[in-house]
This record gives sequence, C-alpha cells and structure tokens, in this order.
Amino acid sequence: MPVLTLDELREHARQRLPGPVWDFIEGGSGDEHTLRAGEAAYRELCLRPRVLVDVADPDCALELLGTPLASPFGVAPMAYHRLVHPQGETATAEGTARAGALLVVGMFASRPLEDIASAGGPRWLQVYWLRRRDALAGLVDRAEAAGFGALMLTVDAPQVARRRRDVRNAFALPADVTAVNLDPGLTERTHRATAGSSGIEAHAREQFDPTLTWDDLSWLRERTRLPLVLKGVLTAEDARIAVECGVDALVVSNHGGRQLDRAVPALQALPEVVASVPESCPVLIDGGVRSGADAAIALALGARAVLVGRPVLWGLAHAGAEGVGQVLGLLRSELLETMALSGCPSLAGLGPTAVSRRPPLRDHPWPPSHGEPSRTASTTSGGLR
Ligand SMILES: Cc1cc2nc3c(=O)[nH]c(=O)nc-3n(C[C@H](O)[C@H](O)[C@H](O)COP(=O)(O)O)c2cc1C
Ligand SMILES: CCCCCCC(=O)C(=O)O
Repeated sequence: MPVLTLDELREHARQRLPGPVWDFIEGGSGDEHTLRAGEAAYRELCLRPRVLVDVADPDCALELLGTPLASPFGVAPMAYHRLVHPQGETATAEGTARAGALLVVGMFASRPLEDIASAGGPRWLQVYWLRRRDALAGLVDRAEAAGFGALMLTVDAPQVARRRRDVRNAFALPADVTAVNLDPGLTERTHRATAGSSGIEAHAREQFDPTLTWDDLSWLRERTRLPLVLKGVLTAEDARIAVECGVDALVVSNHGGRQLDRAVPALQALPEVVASVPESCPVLIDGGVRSGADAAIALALGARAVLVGRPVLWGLAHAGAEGVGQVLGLLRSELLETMALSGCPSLAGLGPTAVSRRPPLRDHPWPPSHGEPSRTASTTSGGLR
C-alpha cells in the first residue's frame, strides 16, 4: 500500500521507534506551546486561487546561494540520524539527493561528513558555536574540503532548553550513536543522563558557548569562503543586524518548538523578516511544514525555501533512503499540485496575494491591496515584501 500522507509515515515511524527516541524527536520544550503553534499557524491561512491561467507545466526548481535545487525543500539540520536508522545521515543523503532537495547536515551528525558527501546532492553544514573554537574551525575546514555549499550557524540555542519528555525518560544516547565528527572528549557527556537533566541538555551546557554575540560573527565570516546562513532569527531587528554583519541568508525558525517555548510561530515572524532584508538575502523557514500546501503558503509569504525536520526522520525510520525520498517526493508533488490549482505555475508567481487569513483580522489591512487588477497570477503586489 503506497504511503499517501506524511501522517501515515509518522504512524509507521512511531510504531517502529523506542518510546524515548520517539519522544526526543517529537517533543518540544516547556509546555510545548510553540511546538503546537508552529503547525497550527499554517491552518490559520487559506490560499486565494486565481483561475484561467495556463498551468500545464508548473515548475518549482530554483537556485539558492548558488545551489541548484529541483524543489524549494530542504532537510533541516537534525542531530543523530542513527537514532532512527542504522545508516543514519548517509541514507538521508541518498534519499535527499535522489529528490534533488537540499540536505543541511547537522554538526551532531552520526556519520562522517565525507561519507555523507559521497551520496552527492546539494548539501550545507550546520554548526553550533562551541566553547572549543578549534573544533568548530576544524569542522568548517572539513566541510569546505568535502564540497559543502554553505555554512549554517544556529543562533537560537545558547543552551538546550528543558524538554520535559527527555528529562522524564532520562534520555541519553545509546553507546553506538555518537557525534562522530567531533572528538570523543566533546561528546562523551551525551551518553549519560543525570537526575533532572537529559544527556543532551547536560552536554550542551558544557560545550555550547553562551557568550556568543554579533561581534563574534566576524571570526566565522572571515574563517570561511562559504556563504553564511543564520538559523533561528524571528525578528526584523535581528534580521537587519545579520545583514549588516555580512550574513548571506536567514532561516526563520524557532527550532521546531524545541528551544524558547512561547516563541512566535515561524510563519507569523516570516513577513517582518522578509520585509526587513534586501532581495539578495534569501529567507528560509522551518517548523511545522507538513504538506505542499503549507510550503506554498510559506513561499507566498516570502520564503525562498522551506526546511523540513521531523517528517524526514519519520521517512528515514520507516524505509531508510527510500522513505526520505518518499517524504520529499510527496511534498514536491503536493506543492506542484497546489501551484497548478492556485493558478501559480512558477515560484515567482506565488506572492502574498495568493494567501488570505482566516478569519480576516480587522486590525490589519488584509488581504493586501492589489493595485491594478492583473490578468496573470504573477503579481507581487500586496505589501508583505
Ligand atoms: C531530533 C531533532 C534534532 C534536531 N537537531 C538540530 C540540530 O542539531 N541543529 C539545529 O540547528 N536544529 C536542530 N533541530 C531543529 C530542526 O533543524 C528544525 O528547526 C525543526 O525540526 C523544524 O521543525 P519541524 O520538525 O516541525 O519541521 C532538531 C530537530 C529535531 C526534531
Ligand atoms: C548534545 C548536542 C546537542 C544536540 C542538539 C540537537 C538539537 O538541536 C535538538 O533540537 O535536539
């Protein structure tokens, strides 16, 4: 029986994985308010389809920071794929490469960067700011040598938030799952939970450098010739500073509800971030994207691409590389169908006028004013960008 929805894959994965691993993946921080709100934000919006547009050949290919992609989907950086499949990130890389999507490999990947790279396909590397700056520098050099196309610094995690599911489960990594790209001294703590703290949280407290500020970014900027992407920006203020600091792209993200609980849903933050950076600075989004229609909404509100987290791990747990390919293939075909049925055959045609709020809010001008009526759906008027 073919898998028709991401929800079906989620159920397959839930049945296959041990409870504490499932909780680590699915869970969020605090009351999990932001986790729930991230998905719900997409349900608050509707599409405004245009009709009588030639949609015989919808196209969702694009180029992102010089990286050609068959679709505007990427795999969000996630630690330890071997928790859900023995081949871990190499299987994820194979499935992602086959789908022509972007893979953002996490600093805490459980397979060597060079093995992941050998699957081919577009790939970027995500890093955290470690106290051990030499370890960070070594990883950046390896990423460049292995053909990674950009460096993504996650900035919403000066410490790992308390995730109660992991504390209750005394979650720690099994001995055979480890962050193999870092030296063992740096990762040893992830295998031991203590009362009141998961191994992950305790490790991050020891290794992540919470003193990181904008002033430090220049070190990384000068260290690499790769484009620099900041992940975890949720305000116009920070987006503007990032651009001033020479950042090349942003990911609007609340870490899938795993860091600051009560943080604004990424979709809600997207328009202000898009409006505050130049066109030359692509804005990506992640958190709660579960269908091609969700992706279409994010793209219409100015995201250049959409990263997907947990669903990729569901696919990986279910069927390895094949399952990852299923997730990304399903999302791409749903997006193309949404574009065709909305009268937006190109990504450029997907603008803010393709979306409306439900119910209409009285305190904002919404839907945006359309100016002169257009005979094509490819209008970008509307004032959100
Ligand atoms: C199991 C797991 C591990 C993650 N590890 C990282 C990580 O190492 N670095 C990072 O920047 N984000 C990490 N994230 C956050 C994702 O990159 C992304 O922001 C989030 O999962 C998007 O939400 P979604 O899962 O609803 O798509 C992780 C998320 C999950 C679920
Ligand atoms: C012990 C290393 C920290 C991994 C953090 C992974 C992560 O970001 C997550 O959300 O989980």
